[in-house]
This record gives sequence, C-alpha cells and structure tokens, in this order.
Amino acid sequence: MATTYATVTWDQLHRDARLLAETLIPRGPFKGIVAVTRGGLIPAAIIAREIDCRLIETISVVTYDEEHQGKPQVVKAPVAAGDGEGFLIIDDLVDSGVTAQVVRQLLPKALFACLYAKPSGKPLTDMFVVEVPQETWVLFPWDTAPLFIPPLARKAETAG
Ligand SMILES: O=P(O)(O)OC[C@H]1O[C@H](OP(=O)(O)OP(=O)(O)O)[C@H](O)[C@@H]1O
Ligand SMILES: Nc1nc2[nH]cnc2c(=O)[nH]1
Ligand SMILES: [Mg+2]
Repeated sequence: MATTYATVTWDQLHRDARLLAETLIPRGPFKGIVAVTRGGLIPAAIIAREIDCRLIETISVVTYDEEHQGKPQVVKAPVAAGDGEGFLIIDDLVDSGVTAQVVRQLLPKALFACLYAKPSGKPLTDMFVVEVPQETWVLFPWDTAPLFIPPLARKAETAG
C-alpha cells in the first residue's frame, strides 16, 4: 500500500503531550522518566514539566530496517532506572513495536507511554494518545520545514 503522510505541528504535539500528561497523573507519582532518544526527548520534556518530574534518564536503541537485518542495539542503557519500578517511559511513537519491545525488556516494571501508535506497536504500550494507520508515516515538527509554494495561477501559467 502507498505511504501517506501525517504532519504533526509543534502546537499539535504540545497539545497531545499535555493530553498524555493528564492521563498519566492518576498513574503517578513517578520516580522519574526514561526518554527514548531521540524522538522521545521533546515529548518527555513537555510531560516532565506537566507532571512535575525532575529526574530524566534516557535510553537509546538503534534499530535497522529489514534490508540491513541487524539486531536492535542499545547504545545507551537507562542505568538510573533499575528495573523500571516507579519509572515512566516516554517515546514519540510506536510503529513495528521493535523499539518498545527492547525498552520494555530492559525496564519490565516501568509504564510505557507514547503520543502516537500504529496497530503493530499498540499492544506494547500502556498508554498512547492517537492511533495512526500502519501505512501512514508521521512527520514530526523536527522532520519538516515550511516551504514556499507558488500560487495556483502561476502554476497554471507554467503548465501552459
Ligand atoms: O516501533 P518501531 O518500528 O521500533 O519504531 C518506532 C521508533 O522509531 C522512531 O525512532 P528512530 O529509531 O527512527 O530513531 P530516533 O528517535 O532517534 O529518530 C521513533 O522515535 C520510535 O522510537
Ligand atoms: N518520523 C517517523 N519515524 C518513524 N519511525 C518509525 N515509524 C515512524 C514514523 O511514522 N515517523
Ligand atoms: Mg525513536
């Protein structure tokens, strides 16, 4: 199936992160947050502010596409979070669920929350805000830039 794109603006991301924080409050308080770098860093910062949490640890998992067939590599372990008890894991999104699976294995007692979830990754989350179709590629604000688009009339002129 052809890939479609879903553009998320800074405003939308901020709203969705605040919505997630609201649903997380009754599940807390948390000892700390583990942000899944890099995509989880900005959502984690927004959520940390809302739930008043100042201890932020990170985990970095590098995954490879099917073509490269590599095993996911943990290039930074979340040592301050132990087995995850009392910790909250934040990522921007789950897609295949591979990243979430690796993270959960290392932090089995932590709660896993993300902003966006595709069907394959959804079962690996404890909480998410918006479901996105599997074939949709989410474009985050840090992936995109505003672009000049010529007026329609000028486009018609050049098309002859
Ligand atoms: O469920 P999955 O198929 O594993 O995909 C989800 C992961 O992919 C993206 O990270 P990416 O590995 O692209 O790295 P980044 O966060 O450093 O950009 C995203 O931020 C999630 O962490
Ligand atoms: N930006 C972005 N990164 C991803 N990594 C895995 N799926 C996605 C996606 O939909 N968007
Ligand atoms: Mg990521």
